[in-house]
Amino acid sequence: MIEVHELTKRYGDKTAVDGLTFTVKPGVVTGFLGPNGSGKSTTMRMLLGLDAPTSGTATVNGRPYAEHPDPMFQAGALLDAKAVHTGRTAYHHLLALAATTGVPKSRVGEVIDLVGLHEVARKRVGGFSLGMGQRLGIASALLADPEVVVLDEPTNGLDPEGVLWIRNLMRDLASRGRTVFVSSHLMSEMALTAEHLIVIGKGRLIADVSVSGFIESASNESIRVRSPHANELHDLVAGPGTTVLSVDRGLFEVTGLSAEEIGDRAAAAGIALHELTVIRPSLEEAFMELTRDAVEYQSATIGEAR
Ligand SMILES: Nc1ncnc2c1ncn2[C@@H]1O[C@H](COP(=O)(O)OP(=O)(O)OP(=O)(O)O)[C@@H](O)[C@H]1O
Repeated sequence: MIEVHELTKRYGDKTAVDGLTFTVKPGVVTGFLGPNGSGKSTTMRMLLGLDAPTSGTATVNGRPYAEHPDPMFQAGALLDAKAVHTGRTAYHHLLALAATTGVPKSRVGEVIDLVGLHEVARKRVGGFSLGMGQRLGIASALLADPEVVVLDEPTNGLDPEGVLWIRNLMRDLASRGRTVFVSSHLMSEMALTAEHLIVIGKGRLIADVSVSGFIESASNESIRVRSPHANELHDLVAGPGTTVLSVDRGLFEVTGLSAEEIGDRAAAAGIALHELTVIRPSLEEAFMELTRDAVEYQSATIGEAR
């Protein structure tokens, strides 16, 4: 279990994390979502005792991470996959880590198999691809079989097979009762992996919501309807509770009525329809909408498109 309470981090006059409060529960994958620079990595670093909060608290299984006598058994993390001694082999890297943290030697072989690195375990890490480095980072995080697993953008730069592998691994860990907290800036990826979402922007909490709840609230659909009888069609669909946006001659986007209702009304009035399309925003669009005001460096095109 991860508990973050009123967590704040300032660097000079820059507030990277601003009064964050949330809980990450065991047994589910929780996605930590936010645009670039929103404070995800800073929050994760404070959670793991790598950065000191300006104020507030972040605890792992009831205590600050660094105050646990056996921190590696409490939480494992992948924060920066490149932060590995490049001269060692993968096997020796994990062996050294096991020796300094009290993990039995036998576990090294287990995690190497778990992350699929057995064929390259005796090769020097310096020659590893990004994907192999990610796998080694995850092997290090899981070495002590910790209760809590924290992964910062673990799918960054991976090929589709690697992405699928990490997704399945996270789900498997959660199904075995682990607390899995994973950051991403891609809503579409989190929709496939996570059950719960903590969304932040500019260091502040924007949403603490189940993925299904987010998808439901995001599916604010509109109906695109086209007819050669534009005026009659407009009169048919306009009314209290509906919004009718004229897109082009004879083409409208209607919200507040279903496609069935519009089709039935047109049929009853004898009006031909040449198009009747349900338009749903993609999850990525819904996420962008949610975090729109919290994006640090907004491009002009996004601003203009709205
Ligand atoms: N050591 C530091 N000194 C000064 N500013 C920092 C420091 N670390 C982070 N920041 C700033 O704090 C803000 C949050 O950064 P952070 O890396 O936590 O965001 P993030 O959500 O992880 O972003 P990304 O997805 O780009 O990794 C950014 O504006 C960043 O520039």
